[in-house]
Amino acid sequence: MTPDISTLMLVLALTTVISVVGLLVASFLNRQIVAIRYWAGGLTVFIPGLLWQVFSPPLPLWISAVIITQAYFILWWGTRCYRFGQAQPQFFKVMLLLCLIQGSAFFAFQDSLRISIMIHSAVVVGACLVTMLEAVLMRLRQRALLLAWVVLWGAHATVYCRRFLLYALDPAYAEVTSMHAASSVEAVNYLEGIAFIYGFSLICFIFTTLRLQQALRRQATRDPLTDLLNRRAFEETSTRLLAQARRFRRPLSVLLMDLDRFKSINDQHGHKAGDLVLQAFAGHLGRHLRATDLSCRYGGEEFVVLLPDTDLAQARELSERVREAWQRVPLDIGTTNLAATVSIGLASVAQGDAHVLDDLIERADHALYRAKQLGRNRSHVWQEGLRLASFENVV
Ligand SMILES: Nc1nc2c(ncn2[C@@H]2O[C@H](COP(=O)(O)OP(=O)(O)OP(=O)(O)O)[C@@H](O)[C@H]2O)c(=O)[nH]1
Repeated sequence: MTPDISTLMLVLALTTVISVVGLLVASFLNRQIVAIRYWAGGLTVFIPGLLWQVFSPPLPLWISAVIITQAYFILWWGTRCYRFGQAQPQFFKVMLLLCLIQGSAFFAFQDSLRISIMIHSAVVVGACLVTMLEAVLMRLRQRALLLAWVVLWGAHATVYCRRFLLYALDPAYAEVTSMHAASSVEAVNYLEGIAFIYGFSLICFIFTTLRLQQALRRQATRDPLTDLLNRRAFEETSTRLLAQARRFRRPLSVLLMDLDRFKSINDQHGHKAGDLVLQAFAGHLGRHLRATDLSCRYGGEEFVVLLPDTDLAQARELSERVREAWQRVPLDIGTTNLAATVSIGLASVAQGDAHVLDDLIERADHALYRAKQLGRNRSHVWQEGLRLASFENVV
């Protein structure tokens, strides 16, 4: 028994309305997630397209095809925004362009339902493939979610591919003049469409929750100004790395860095300029460190770097590279260009009985204090007692 096409169209439209309401509420509650706005918007655009189908004729069917294919475009664009984590430019331009191209094609072939359906099916298959590809390019760690997305869009593409082939090759569909006349193939499409809309909105909710979790984790572990680790996250990871270094007798060093005369930068150029300098220094660190090193904004203008598998000599070398290069980094603060310097204190686990992270950092702090005393813009290694050695003297 083949279900009545008009009933299926209405059920699909109602399913879409229910999903749209859910997604609109979710997008209102999670305004920072741009993608869900597009997903909600895309599904919303399906509704007039589907209703148009229900009430045509007398309405021309080709307009419904244009509306529905735009809805797929918006869903893809939402997925793209999700991949990049922000709104993507040129949305309306691309949409207008596609609208014109597809609209012209549908308009030109409006007298042949067969050709119109073939074009529509081919566009949907293309949309499914690019939307699937976006998720693959995201390199999601949640394999099950990726699989669910690929299966959902893959099934949708398969159904439309079958539709395309039937209309292209099967003589039974060559002369059809209404969807009701081809109800056996159209019924499958509508039934799958209902499952697709439910599945799609469910996965959108999961994607949104995942992004919110990631944002929360980031907020809990990162300094918002520099995006380096915050102190708590740094201490948690460093404590583990220090224990491993001791257990496997591996070298490990710590650099404590403090920007010189930072107060005067703030006083002369303003707090905003000071913030830019802090961000520039964080970027500078990122360019000099390995992926396995940990860097953290430890306090106001103080930074700490933990270097696993790095002995004192290598740490010295790196410290000097960072310090030397920093004084040459041009800091473009509004209308002025200024140069800043940094003082660095070093300590290493190889230097005796620093058993806990606090001990190591305290030693690096003593060395840093000495570097400041000796005139700033220099690196200093912690040594027992007063035997503090300056290995670089820079004016
Ligand atoms: N712009 C900005 N300034 C900050 C921030 N956190 C701390 N500061 C400022 O950093 C300055 C630190 O000044 P001091 O501790 O006197 O040190 P300094 O001027 O760098 O001098 P030395 O360390 O002795 O070379 C203070 O003026 C703080 O207000 C921040 O997030 N943004």
